[in-house]
Amino acid sequence: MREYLIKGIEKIGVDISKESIEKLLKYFQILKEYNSHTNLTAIRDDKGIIEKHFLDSLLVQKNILKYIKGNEKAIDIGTGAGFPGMVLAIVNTNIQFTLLDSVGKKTKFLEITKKELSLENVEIINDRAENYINGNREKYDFGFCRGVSKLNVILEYEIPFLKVNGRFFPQKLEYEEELKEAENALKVLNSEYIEVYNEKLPYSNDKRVILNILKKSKNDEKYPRKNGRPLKKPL
Ligand SMILES: C[S@@+](CC[C@H](N)C(=O)[O-])C[C@H]1O[C@@H](n2cnc3c(N)ncnc32)[C@H](O)[C@@H]1O
Repeated sequence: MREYLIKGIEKIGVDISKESIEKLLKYFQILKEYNSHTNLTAIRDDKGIIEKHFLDSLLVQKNILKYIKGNEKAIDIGTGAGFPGMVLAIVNTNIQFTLLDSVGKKTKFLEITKKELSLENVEIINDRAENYINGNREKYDFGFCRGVSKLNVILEYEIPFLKVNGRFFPQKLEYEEELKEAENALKVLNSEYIEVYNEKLPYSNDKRVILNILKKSKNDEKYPRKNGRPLKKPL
């Protein structure tokens, strides 16, 4: 899988150090082994895991590079088995990452991976976004989120964690409809849609999009609402 990953990285056109590539490959091995006894991802074939998880996360890397100065704080909400957050943490050792997920078996796997790879820039939190916000409001420069829910829901999870002028980069398969539905959420959360990055996975050419959303001013502390409200009754 080494060649498949390296070729994919070349096709995307993103610069990844040799050391990070070794860590990505080790992460891939740990994930495969763990997934053989504990269900973390439905994608089980090697090439599928590399392309749909690892390379997909690196599409984000390509598009956020221009915003990285070093020493930023980033949060990935609903990170699951670590996508995109763990991949981004491996390739950006100068950014402090919080990987958040409400499911204990996923955060346990992430703890093992963090230890095996000696990742000092990663903290793993087993909690829901609606609870973890206490004490962590407006602390992060970058927010990430893939596959958790529709845009109007994840905006409410993510934006309150961001500093003013922080950016949220959600990944989607398509976005027009969701963006329209999220008009009110953007307004209520004092945020603005800036642009979209239209990407393709490097081997299958499947379409992927990454949105760039800017937080413009502070949020009312009532967001995110508790008791599953963001999902049950989106803004
Ligand atoms: C479909 S998985 C996606 C995982 C990963 N981001 C990926 O793309 O492979 C969604 C994850 O979001 C987590 N999740 C959903 N709502 C959440 C919330 N409010 N707070 C924290 N985690 C949440 C779930 O536990 C699950 O692991």
